Amino acid sequence: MSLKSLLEKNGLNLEDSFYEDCKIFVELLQKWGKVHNLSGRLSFEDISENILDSLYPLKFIENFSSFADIGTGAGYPGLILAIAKKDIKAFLVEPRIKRVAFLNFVKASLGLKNLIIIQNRAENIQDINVDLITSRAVTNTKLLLEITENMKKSNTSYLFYKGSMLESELDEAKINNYNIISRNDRNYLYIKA
Ligand SMILES: C[S@@+](CC[C@H](N)C(=O)[O-])C[C@H]1O[C@@H](n2cnc3c(N)ncnc32)[C@H](O)[C@@H]1O
Repeated sequence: MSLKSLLEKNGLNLEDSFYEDCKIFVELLQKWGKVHNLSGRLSFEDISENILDSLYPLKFIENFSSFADIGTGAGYPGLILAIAKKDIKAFLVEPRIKRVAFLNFVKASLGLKNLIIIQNRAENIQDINVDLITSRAVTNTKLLLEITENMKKSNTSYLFYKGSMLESELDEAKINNYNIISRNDRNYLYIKA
């Protein structure tokens, strides 16, 4: 199935330019992914599923004008969100140099002006404040909230991409005012400001 059919089947309608950019992203990731150990899943189907996963919660969350993605790795979800939403300021926070080099290469190849890539660990960042903090497959909810403390402002929301073992994490993190959006084995945890 084409990426466009997959996304449309899941209720996501993106402009043609998004698919043109994704085509280049897929080519670059398939070219460099294995050499630099960027991502374990490099078939077109796997990358398409990761793109869908990155974008799916957009259907449910409130508008935002800036976000920081913690531990973007090879691009999920932050780079994909930045490609889909070029009017939004995106910060990608990733400590590993080869992953950062790849993200910078995609940024240059696509001319993404809305994107700032920061080679650092989240807990070391002092000088950015954003509307939304996202993260997928990095660490548990409690720790994510702790390491992003410096990035939050009074109205910062959070979108964490989680698996099925979410309940104990929620107890541990002592959060309230959240929604969980489920899709297959994925739980998208949205903590609203
Ligand atoms: C399992 S990978 C997930 C990558 C991507 N989010 C995904 O879902 O494919 C975890 C990533 O988090 C990064 N990471 C780990 N600890 C971090 C921290 N404290 N701050 C920012 N990034 C971190 C790692 O370098 C790694 O690239």
